[in-house]
Amino acid sequence: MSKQSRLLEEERRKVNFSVEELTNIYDGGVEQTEMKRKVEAAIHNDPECRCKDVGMMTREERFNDGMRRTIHLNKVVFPREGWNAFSKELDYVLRNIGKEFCLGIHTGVFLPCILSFGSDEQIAKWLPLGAQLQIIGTYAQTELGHGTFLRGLQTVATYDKASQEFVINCPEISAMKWWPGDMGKSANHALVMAQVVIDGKKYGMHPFIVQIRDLTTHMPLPGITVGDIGNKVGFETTDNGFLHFNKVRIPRENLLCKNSEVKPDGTYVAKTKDKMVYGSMVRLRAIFLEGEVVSALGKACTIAVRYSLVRQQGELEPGKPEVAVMEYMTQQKKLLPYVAMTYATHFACLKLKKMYNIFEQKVKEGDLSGLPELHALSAGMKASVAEQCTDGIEILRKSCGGHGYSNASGIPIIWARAVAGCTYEGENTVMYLQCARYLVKCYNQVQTNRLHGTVAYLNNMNQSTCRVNKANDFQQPAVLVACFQYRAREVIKSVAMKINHLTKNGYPNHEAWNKCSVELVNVVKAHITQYIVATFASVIDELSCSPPVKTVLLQMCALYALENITLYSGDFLKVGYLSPKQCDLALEAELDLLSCLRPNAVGLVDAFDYSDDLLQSCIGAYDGNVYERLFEWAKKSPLNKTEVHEETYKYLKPYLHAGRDILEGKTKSKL
Ligand SMILES: CCCCCCCCCCCCCCCCCCCCCCCC(=O)SCCNC(=O)CCNC(=O)[C@H](O)C(C)(C)COP(=O)(O)OP(=O)(O)OC[C@H]1O[C@@H](n2cnc3c(N)ncnc32)[C@H](O)[C@@H]1OP(=O)(O)O
Ligand SMILES: Cc1cc2nc3c(=O)[nH]c(=O)nc-3n(C[C@H](O)[C@H](O)[C@H](O)COP(=O)(O)OP(=O)(O)OC[C@H]3O[C@@H](n4cnc5c(N)ncnc54)[C@H](O)[C@@H]3O)c2cc1C
Repeated sequence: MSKQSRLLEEERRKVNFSVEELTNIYDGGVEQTEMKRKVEAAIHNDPECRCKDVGMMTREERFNDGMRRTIHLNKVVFPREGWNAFSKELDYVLRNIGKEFCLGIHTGVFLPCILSFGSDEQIAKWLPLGAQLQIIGTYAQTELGHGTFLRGLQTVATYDKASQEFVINCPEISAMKWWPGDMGKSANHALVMAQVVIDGKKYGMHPFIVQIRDLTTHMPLPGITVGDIGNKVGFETTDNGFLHFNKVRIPRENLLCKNSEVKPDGTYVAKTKDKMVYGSMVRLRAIFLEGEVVSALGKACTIAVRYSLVRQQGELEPGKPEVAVMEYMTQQKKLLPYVAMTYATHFACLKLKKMYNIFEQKVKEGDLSGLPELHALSAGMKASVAEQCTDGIEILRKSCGGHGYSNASGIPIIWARAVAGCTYEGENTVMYLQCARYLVKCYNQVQTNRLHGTVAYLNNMNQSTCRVNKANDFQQPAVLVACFQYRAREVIKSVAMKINHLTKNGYPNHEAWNKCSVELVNVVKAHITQYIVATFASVIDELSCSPPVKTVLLQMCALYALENITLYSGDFLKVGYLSPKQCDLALEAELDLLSCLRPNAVGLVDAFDYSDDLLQSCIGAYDGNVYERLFEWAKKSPLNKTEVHEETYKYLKPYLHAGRDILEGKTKSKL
């Protein structure tokens, strides 16, 4: 056993709570952990499914291998295990195949869109085909010229009454669809968002099913130009694509018509709120965060914490043996708040998912009243959680020093995929501002109406100050929740008053809004952090678990909150809730917590339960055997295939020979 493995074993002996119990809580119950492990075993024990070491593969190799694994899953594993695209196991399939799969947009977006936009008849036609990969679809909304401002989309679907067809057309280059996943090379159908035009009148964005490639040859159909958009920061196994329509005709029935319909004679019939066409985005914002972004942070934490416990460098006490870098307070401050963030954002995301599921159920009963709140919360959470987690991953990467910069650590690859979450499903700033719009409206209503749900805390607008007078008081969840609620409602109040002041002084609404938008983004950060802290505190409050696990979860909650108080102390001071002395106490409380948590560090990340296969990291594996893994990995570099690289002979040979001749005294150096 290596010295590093021994160090990690010693660390595990220090952990004072049951890691398995914490895993069960994190997963949402013992049964969930069991299901997760069953799926994990089915995938792990199948050599065709296991993750490959992707750190040295080209994009094409990763795409090809991703497709091979996806098809193996579909053809062999799903039937063998009795799973399908809608099974309750799908989340765990996703978790356990790592991120190296293809057809994610087909499975995760195209198929659910058919369900949410299609009539019963359309669902019966398209869904079985899609679920069995007999058609492969993409979600084609974003264009070269527009992604955010959907009312500005330029692809048009003009209704032709005579033939009862829609003519799909891109009137200029900026109207070309750009970015849709699985579209570049895989899809033969697309769910295309296009502006409906009937008799010259525009009816806004609507979803259509359009066949884009031939089902025999896979060649683009007439009028279609389609391909891959090229290499990106991450998402190597996804063929994000471009798609241009030149007057492509499709039958009237291909307008997915659950929400609105065009009759044969061209009569337009709206059946529900027009914003339901944005429903697929709300769904994705509410459900993808945990699996794509929080789990990425959890993996990065696992790697960085394990590595910091075995990486020994420098003396803490002069003349004494070198210490693990985790012993440095600065290192604990870099790592442990992100472990806490993983727990905090994980529980908040689970709550958001539940809220979405309840909303979906109510929609079936015709009740859409929850949409504005859900839209605001999912937009705010998507922006804030994606930003916090991906910033965290970068800090964790740097905390691993030189090895953090190598793909061998796994962290660059984890970050490259996760950071896309700040852009897709609505660019973050734009999402912050959507949530801000709702919060300002709520603030303006609170004068006359009582608020409910996630904004109920705005009902109490009384002035007060925090009572804390010693660092230890900051460990209490109620104290922390009160801090965040006070800060959030005061910053909302302040910016709402500024907007009202500007409009009273003659600024049009849109100008007042734009002038305040920097503060509005901060308002949403305050609101969402408040939501995360309050959710975490209430989850812990409702838990029945062993005292050591409860203690460590309370410490996680306090650490997440205190890190945010220290980061945003300006806000807490400005709104007058904390004094400078209390800000010092908050920092003191945070530093005390770091020392308390230090012996439990490895247990806290082991509880996330990421296998070595999923981490794909030489420095973060369970056994801590860092250096041997790094050396084995480096040997696999494609540049090491031959002892002397071909390019050396091609370019460097004359220089080498000149040097040899000089050193052997055959010629003289000219300088
Ligand atoms: C089958 C076998 C398979 C075998 C095995 C397979 C294994 C593989 C398994 C894979 C499984 C699945 C894996 C999934 C993995 C997923 C990873 C993630 C991948 C990335 C996907 C990315 C997809 C995309 O990015 S799609 C494009 C997204 N685009 C956007 O989000 C655009 C953003 N823009 C907007 O949302 C809007 O335009 C907006 C909101 C910015 C402005 O809209 P608009 O101008 O119309 O509104 P406003 O004037 O601002 O507001 C008016 C009013 O409307 C309210 N409102 C706005 N939006 C919404 C909404 N969405 N819902 C409700 N209400 C809304 C707004 O608040 C205003 O209300 P008021 O009351 O008037 O204030
Ligand atoms: C990995 C990945 C996968 C994707 N998959 C898909 C897919 O499957 N299907 C699909 O249709 N699309 C997909 N997209 C596209 C994605 O949804 C858009 O790129 C995203 O919505 C952002 O839009 P944009 O590119 O137009 O950004 P822009 O809006 O051009 O953003 C540029 C800048 O302008 C700012 N800005 C824009 N509008 C405002 C405003 N109103 N107020 C303040 N600031 C503003 C933004 O904050 C940003 O700083 C994907 C993108 C990526 C990166």
